[in-house]
Amino acid sequence: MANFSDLYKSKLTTPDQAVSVVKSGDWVDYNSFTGRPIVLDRALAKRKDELSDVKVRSTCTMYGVPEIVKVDPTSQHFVYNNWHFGGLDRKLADQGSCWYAPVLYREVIKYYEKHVDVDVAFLQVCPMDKNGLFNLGIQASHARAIINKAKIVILEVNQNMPRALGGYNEVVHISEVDYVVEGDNPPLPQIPAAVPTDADRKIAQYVLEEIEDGSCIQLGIGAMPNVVGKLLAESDLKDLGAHTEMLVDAYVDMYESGVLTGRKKKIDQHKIVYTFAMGTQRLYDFIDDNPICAIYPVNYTNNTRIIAQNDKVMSINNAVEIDLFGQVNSETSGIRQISGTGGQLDFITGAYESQGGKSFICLTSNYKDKSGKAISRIRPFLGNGTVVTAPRTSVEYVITEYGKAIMKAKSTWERAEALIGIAHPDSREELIKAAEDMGIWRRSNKL
Ligand SMILES: CC(=O)SCCNC(=O)CCNC(=O)[C@H](O)C(C)(C)COP(=O)(O)OP(=O)(O)OC[C@H]1O[C@@H](n2cnc3c(N)ncnc32)[C@H](O)[C@@H]1OP(=O)(O)O
Ligand SMILES: CCCC(=O)O
Repeated sequence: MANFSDLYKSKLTTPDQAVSVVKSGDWVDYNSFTGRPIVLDRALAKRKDELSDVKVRSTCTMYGVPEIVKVDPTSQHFVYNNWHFGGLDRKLADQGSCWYAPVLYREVIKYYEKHVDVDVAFLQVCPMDKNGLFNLGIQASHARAIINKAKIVILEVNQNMPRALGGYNEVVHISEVDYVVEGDNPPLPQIPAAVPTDADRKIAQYVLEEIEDGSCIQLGIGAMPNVVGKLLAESDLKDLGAHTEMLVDAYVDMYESGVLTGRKKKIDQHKIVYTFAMGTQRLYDFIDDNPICAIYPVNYTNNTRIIAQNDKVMSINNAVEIDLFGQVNSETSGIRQISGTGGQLDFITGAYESQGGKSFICLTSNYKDKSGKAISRIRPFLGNGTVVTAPRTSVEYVITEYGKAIMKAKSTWERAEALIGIAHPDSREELIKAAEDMGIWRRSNKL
């Protein structure tokens, strides 16, 4: 067997040397989520005064504010773009240091193939193995597409990155890489599940009523889908499966309690399929070298035709608000980008196409703003500048702590009635009045 350590040594360099390849005007990709570079980012930031118009692109910033943003918050030298906003990104965008790039997540690999230039790629990865392979860690997502498109590929090794088994496209070979740097080995960011409220629990209970033995579960981003996962773990359901975009701690609960076996899956039987993971060390330890988990690129996990090959796919996602037409916004507050389209529409569509599948948009009836004022998440119509994440034609179940409403096959007045029926009781009268004004209320409506 070839010995790859000489090749490794020939490519091993310092972060300062490695980032010297970046030129003004370049597009630099930072890998997504926990794969974003740390020492390479720091070294690039040090070159601020000699560089201009360097565009950096990433997905959902973790490990704190990138150094290129810290040294250049007004984007005079580095322009920081993001395919998906987490809590940090929306704050950076508020201050003009980060720009959102809309993405239908299942398509992002095609964007790289067709529309995106990558001059230099920085990826945080696992150490090289005896076969000369670096595992890309817990974000297969579009990492391979970044590598394929990049003119120069630079890896930053982190000994704490879990080794995520595939699937496919979960590794890169030393021969495909230009430079390697050994990083600071930071521990991975810890994202514990949010503490559920009583309303979250009620919503989760409504979802649970719809789930049968053998269902295949997708949990979305945000607090509530995790609560559903916890309740599933405590249920007496049998032989659940997992095919999801994001892997979270709740899947470990389900696996360890024995409810999740993957035995009834039609594809990837017995495997927990995902494209990126975010959670606590318990999740990262579970994934590490565990053949039960299979990481795939996002154009596999989020491909609606792949999703639909499993039966009884249950897609459980959160939203910011919904209007009386059934249009769902899960990513903005007016013109403020909070999150992203991500894979929500992919799973809503794939679940509906799955035999026996269902998709659930779950949201509390009210949102409390910073002053503590309750604002209904069920609104007459979406406000100016608000983005539609899931069009009304795609939405199936909508669940609040006041019940369930089905949107599919319903006319406008039926939708209005069903949604007002699960709105907070304090908002119902106002919503009925609005529905009347909008011409989507009938005298015979039952509320
Ligand atoms: C991942 C998969 O497997 S696939 C599909 C999943 N992906 C998606 O669904 C993408 C879009 N969805 C999401 O990103 C999330 O589900 C969200 C944003 C809807 C909810 O996520 P959570 O983390 O529970 O949201 P949270 O309640 O913390 O609110 C996030 C921000 O939005 C703000 N916000 C939430 N609701 C509203 C509202 N109705 N009006 C105004 N602002 C609001 C909050 O104040 C907070 O902003 P802040 O950090 O500045 O205080
Ligand atoms: C990057 C996509 C994350 C999500 O789907 O929410």
